[in-house]
Amino acid sequence: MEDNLSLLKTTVLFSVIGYVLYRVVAAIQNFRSYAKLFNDCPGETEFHWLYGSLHKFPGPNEAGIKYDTDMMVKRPRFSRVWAGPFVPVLLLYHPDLVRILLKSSAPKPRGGFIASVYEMGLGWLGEGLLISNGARWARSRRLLTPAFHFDILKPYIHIKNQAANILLDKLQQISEEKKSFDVFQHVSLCLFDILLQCAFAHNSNCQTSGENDPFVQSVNDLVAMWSERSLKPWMHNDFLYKWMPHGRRWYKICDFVHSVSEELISKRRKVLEASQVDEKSTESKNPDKELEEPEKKCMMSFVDILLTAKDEDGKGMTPTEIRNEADTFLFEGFDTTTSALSWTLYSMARWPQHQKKVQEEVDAVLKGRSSDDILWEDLSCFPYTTACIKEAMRNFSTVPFIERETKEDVMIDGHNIPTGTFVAIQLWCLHHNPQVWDRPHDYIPERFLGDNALKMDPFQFVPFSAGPRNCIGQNFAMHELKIMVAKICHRFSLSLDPNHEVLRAPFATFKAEKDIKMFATPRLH
Ligand code: HEM
Repeated sequence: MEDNLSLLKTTVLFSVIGYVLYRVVAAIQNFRSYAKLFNDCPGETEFHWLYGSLHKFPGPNEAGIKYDTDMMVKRPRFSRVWAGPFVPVLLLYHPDLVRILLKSSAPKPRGGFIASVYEMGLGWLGEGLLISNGARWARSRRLLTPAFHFDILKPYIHIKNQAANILLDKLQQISEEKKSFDVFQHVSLCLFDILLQCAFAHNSNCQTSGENDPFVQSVNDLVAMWSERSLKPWMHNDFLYKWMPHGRRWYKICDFVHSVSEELISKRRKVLEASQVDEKSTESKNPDKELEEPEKKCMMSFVDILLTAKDEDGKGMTPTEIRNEADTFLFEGFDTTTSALSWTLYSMARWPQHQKKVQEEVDAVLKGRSSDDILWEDLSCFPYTTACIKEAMRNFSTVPFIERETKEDVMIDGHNIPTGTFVAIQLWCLHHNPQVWDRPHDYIPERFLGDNALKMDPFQFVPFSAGPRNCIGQNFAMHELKIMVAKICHRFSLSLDPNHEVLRAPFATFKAEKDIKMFATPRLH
């Protein structure tokens, strides 16, 4: 009896060991054919057992730009790298391939073996439009689209002009002191000021209170910490990150920023409720009142739209959904536009021949006016200025890369790439690909004018991405950029501070390592 029992135990033990061995060998074989599939793709040949090819990337600095450029010049369509020992990543550089991913509904990578850059923002932005996928994203996109309709954007033009005027006054004062100014620093405060007014109808005066404003400071800290974390693989796992000093600080700042957003949203909710009560009482006294005050009704903040949005079933957004979208609006709308505007101003100062043409264009539009405020109708009268902005957004690609995950098997230049593969669309490389652009490293705004622009492949220049997940705020951003560039170049001539070296730093948005410094000299009109 005992013999039988021990025979049974031994048989079970060997079966279990045999099964485990079988699974291990099968997994190794599977991984080898998976690895072969990716190793057959053009890409990095050096492989480190722990880092894969990650250790070869010098970082978001000038050396990193050179590394990316060399990779792209060697393989102008796409490259494969290994993010650690097990995760292959495809880097796309060519419009033909970028088109495949952007036109599809390939989601943002979530829940994979390595954390995507989007997931690292979850603690702050939650399941807002930028990070969410699938049905949740589609519902938010549907509800938010009306917030970017021209009727809503049009009244914002006053806010943008006013905020620009404060910046102009500050530059005037600095110029009288014969000093240069820090471009990113001043521009970001101005654009933050605009966003707080457009998003929350909140006048923060942050341009005068400066970076000491705790909300501004916290949002800046979150942006910097997010970038820093994305570069440190040991911080990627969220469970471990929460216990690290960096992670504890991140979540503490998120709590603070959430509390400020919630307070601003709740104030707005009260104002809306009060105005509805008001409207009802005045309507009963004067039924035509609504027709008398169209402008007042038009000026809606982004949060107002969120608070009143309803889907087909008449269901509105929850308080957390509203906060996530408002925070997303703030983050997406301020960091990106700060980069685009700062590099456009840099381009104006660095290549004065183009600055001169912008000044001539703006002078002609504003000729004979008592104010240099830009009107809604003016926005279509700045083709050269717009070309300069676009060329700056190409040459200093505002968002240097975006990430996707293949949702189904996809053919990339004859390689059958399986579902679930991590793909980085390298916008900076796409915008500098010598197979696509003539003199890619030169600043030539004329590329975006007339026939040159018409000949472009629609996926060759995609600073706002393209396809179903393109930037919902692109018109808002372009209006803001045109107003700011037109007003600054109308009032001042810009020149770089010769004592300051400008070093490019392509983080999640394109930055300058130690800011950009320039002089603003008042023009005589
Ligand atoms: C120059 C300024 C801007 C640039 C270059 C820019 C660029 C982009 C890019 C490349 C994406 C795609 C991101 C991805 O696929 O991961 C995106 C998405 C998005 N952007 Fe912008 N953006 C700018 C301004 C704005 C502004 C002003 C807002 C809002 C006020 C905004 C809101 C958003 C949102 C909510 C998304 C997510 C859209 C979705 O997935 O449906 N952006 N933007």
